[in-house]
Amino acid sequence: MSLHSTNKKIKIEYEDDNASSSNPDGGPVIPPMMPNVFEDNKEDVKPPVGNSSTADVESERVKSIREYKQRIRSSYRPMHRELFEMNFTSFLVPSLLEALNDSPENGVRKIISEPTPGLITFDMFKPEFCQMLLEEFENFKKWACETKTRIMRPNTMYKYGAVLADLGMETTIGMLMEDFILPMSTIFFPEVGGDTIDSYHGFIVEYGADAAHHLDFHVDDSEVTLNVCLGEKFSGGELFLRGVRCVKHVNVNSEPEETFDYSQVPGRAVMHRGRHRHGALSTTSGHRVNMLLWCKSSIFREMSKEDQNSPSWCGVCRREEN
Ligand SMILES: O=C(O)CCC(=O)C(=O)O
Ligand SMILES: [Fe+2]
Repeated sequence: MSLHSTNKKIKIEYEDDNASSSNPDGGPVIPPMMPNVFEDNKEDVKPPVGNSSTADVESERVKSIREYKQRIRSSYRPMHRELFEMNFTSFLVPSLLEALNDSPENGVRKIISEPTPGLITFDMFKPEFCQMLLEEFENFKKWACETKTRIMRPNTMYKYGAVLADLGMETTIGMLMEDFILPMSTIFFPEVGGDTIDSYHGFIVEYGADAAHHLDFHVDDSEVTLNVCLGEKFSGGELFLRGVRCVKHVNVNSEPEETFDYSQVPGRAVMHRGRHRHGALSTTSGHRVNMLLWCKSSIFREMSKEDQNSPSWCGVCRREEN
């Protein structure tokens, strides 16, 4: 596994969505994929009354995104500029760095655990880095409030949170994607395109205090998701997982062995397939903030359109095969 940045480019994606519902028991409740709009900008992207067209809506939306980014670039003053310049190796915990420097696959396998099939967990970020990112996020919200800027939310599931690229972190996260996430997803999730990740959508979410308390049952618009808890002090907020499903079986009930609740720990990461159905239980006290990377493979998506065979990674298809 290379720890040196390559010249490959993993694209940042801005426009994402997923499907959601609110049944943690895995019942037939996940609605079909919705088109993406940034929740907070719905007003900006409504078609004009009368002769509206999809192209008009699209161009309005592109315009409002451009203005938003322009405004950030011209007036947002970061609190921790080093966050945008640092090599990602300086914010990983020593155990992870040692594992990566060892023979990669063996090293990494020694430090991860898999508490339920398909959920990989490992210590990832140093406490100092978590603290810096939390402070930067607070600083960004404060700036948005003072300048009356409406923060573009990561996707339609969230009324809270922000996109990492908007905070100025695209270079740092780009390197992390190429030199760490891609190798990790190649080892653990090659069958869902983990070995051909070529774009990502990165964001911060928060719960408790003045934000939302839980996250509905859903699948991500990703092949592989990395979810790292940054802090702060909280109780509740477990990630509930209810089995991996292909499109056809997305609403098929989960079996007991597919039911797992994971307690989030600051600094610790989880990785799972995007189609591993999940949600977050209520953060019952305190404030929880997590960093998410939805990692995508355009090749895998193209190939999935043509190949409609039962994928081996879907819990229901696998059961039907046996
Ligand atoms: O709150 C969490 O930890 C889960 C977040 C999540 O599933 C998502 O953003 O896709
Ligand atoms: Fe998710």
